[in-house]
Amino acid sequence: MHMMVSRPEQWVKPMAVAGANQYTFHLEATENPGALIKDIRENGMKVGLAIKPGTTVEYLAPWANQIDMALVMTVEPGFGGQKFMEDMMPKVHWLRTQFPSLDIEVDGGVGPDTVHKCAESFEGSTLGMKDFSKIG
Ligand SMILES: O=C(CO)[C@H](O)[C@H](O)COP(=O)(O)O
Repeated sequence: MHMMVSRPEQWVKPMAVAGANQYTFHLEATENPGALIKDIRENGMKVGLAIKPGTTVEYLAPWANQIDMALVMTVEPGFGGQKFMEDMMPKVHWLRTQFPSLDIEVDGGVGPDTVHKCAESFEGSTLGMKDFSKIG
């Protein structure tokens, strides 16, 4: 489940009871990601962590070894049909390089015209820490 909601803490148990096997929340929506990750695990689900376009991977990185999947939003949360934000791909590159075994997803604007840009970014990357400041 991708929970694009405020106060994601309140839906952990209901989603587990409903049969969800993975709970993805937005880093921006909680003040205590560590406690939420723990709660999701204790409720028997995998953990996904999403970031909005305006959030750098710098904020996600400290949690990367505690989660099963990182989700890079390629549109602003709100509604479907928005334009794919190709400038989010460096985030995917960097995550793939730094955390090779981490599942990575993107969400928004993906279709026949943009999926190849995603595929390129998900491949192994030579982007290094020296390029970190370019990732927005
Ligand atoms: O809720 C969303 C964004 O708020 C959707 O997950 C996203 O926009 C997917 O829709 P589309 O494929 O049309 O971009």
